[in-house]
Amino acid sequence: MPEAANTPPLSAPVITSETPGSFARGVLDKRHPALIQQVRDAFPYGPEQHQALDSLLQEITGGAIAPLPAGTRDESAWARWGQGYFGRSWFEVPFLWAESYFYRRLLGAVGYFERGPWQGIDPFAPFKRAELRGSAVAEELAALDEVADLPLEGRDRALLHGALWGNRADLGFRISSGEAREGAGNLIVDNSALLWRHLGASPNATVYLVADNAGRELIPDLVLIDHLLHTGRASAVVLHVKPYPYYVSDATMNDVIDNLRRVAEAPGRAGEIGDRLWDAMGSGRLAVRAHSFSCAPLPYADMPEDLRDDFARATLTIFKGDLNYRRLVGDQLLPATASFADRTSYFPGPVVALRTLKSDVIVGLDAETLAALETTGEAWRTSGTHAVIQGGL
Ligand SMILES: O=P(O)(O)OC[C@H]1O[C@](O)(CO)[C@@H](O)[C@@H]1O
Repeated sequence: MPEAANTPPLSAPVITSETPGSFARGVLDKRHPALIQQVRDAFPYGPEQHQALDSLLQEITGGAIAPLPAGTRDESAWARWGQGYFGRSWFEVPFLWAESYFYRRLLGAVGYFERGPWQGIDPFAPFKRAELRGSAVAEELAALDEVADLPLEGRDRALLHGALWGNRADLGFRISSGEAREGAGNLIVDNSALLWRHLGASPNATVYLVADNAGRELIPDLVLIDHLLHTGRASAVVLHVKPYPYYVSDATMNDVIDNLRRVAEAPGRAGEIGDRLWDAMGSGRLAVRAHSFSCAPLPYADMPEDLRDDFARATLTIFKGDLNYRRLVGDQLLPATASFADRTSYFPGPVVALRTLKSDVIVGLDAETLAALETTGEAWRTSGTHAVIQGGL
């Protein structure tokens, strides 16, 4: 098994999809082919795109990993990141790398990067759009009227939890689970008191939020951002999104615009929040970045200098979601009781992860919690029913 590169002290095997029946294997041999079909069905693609999708499907289910075509804009970056992987089976290379490269190749197959009519057409847009127009978003926006009447502590909790559990609703997850699970969920680590204390003790805080999914996750993220700005907990917020469509529903700048517009056009408190956020973008108190590393198949321990310098300016960085968590602590078979603070000690500032568990990686559990979870017999690591608010503060 490959060893982790620049990751912090504790070394552990990097996750691959080699083991039949493993979670990672299921993503590669079931979820990815199903996604190709969904994308194919969602657009009136021409023969060129259909052929490219056919050969991608063939490659991921039995072929060897091919490099990007010569002359592609990011060919050299992927040649570097994929050194030693091309020509091998998709299952035996790191899971994180294989998933990221799959999304890059899927976009390539539908002509997203090439000059032509399909350039810049987000293959996941129909799914994102449907979610944005759906009744769940409308209900969640309407519920903000009630949240507004809560005392500050209640609003803090409601809006932080809204952003946390919004992560459960991602569209990629629904490809294999049928539907994102609803319900109360289990918060197995809750460092939220530390988060609020840290912000309370930091005047003129600049909060960074590294976004995950658009729609039912990004909307509560935006609402939380407004709450931080409106209550003075933050004087500025920087929102990191993906430079191109990724992991199905990950938020891009187009999604920020669509989601913000959706909030601003809603009646009641939601509309007020949307207007304030719109103004915050205009005044620069809310800035958006789309760094290329956000779609890199690497852990944050390997982030480039300019991104490290950017995060170093944050009073607090909030990482959303499962994939960001994997990249933050390392996509490795780590002991669940390993320290979150140690695993994130390389990060140039205080971090908090808001994540529902949708893959095998987890650290920072106490032995008792872990033992109790293991006795349930549930797939608690991957079902999206459990969550953490975990801080390296
Ligand atoms: O949207 P999130 O929370 O990052 O979850 C995406 C997750 O979906 C998967 O792609 C498959 O479960 C995981 O590998 C990934 O961590």
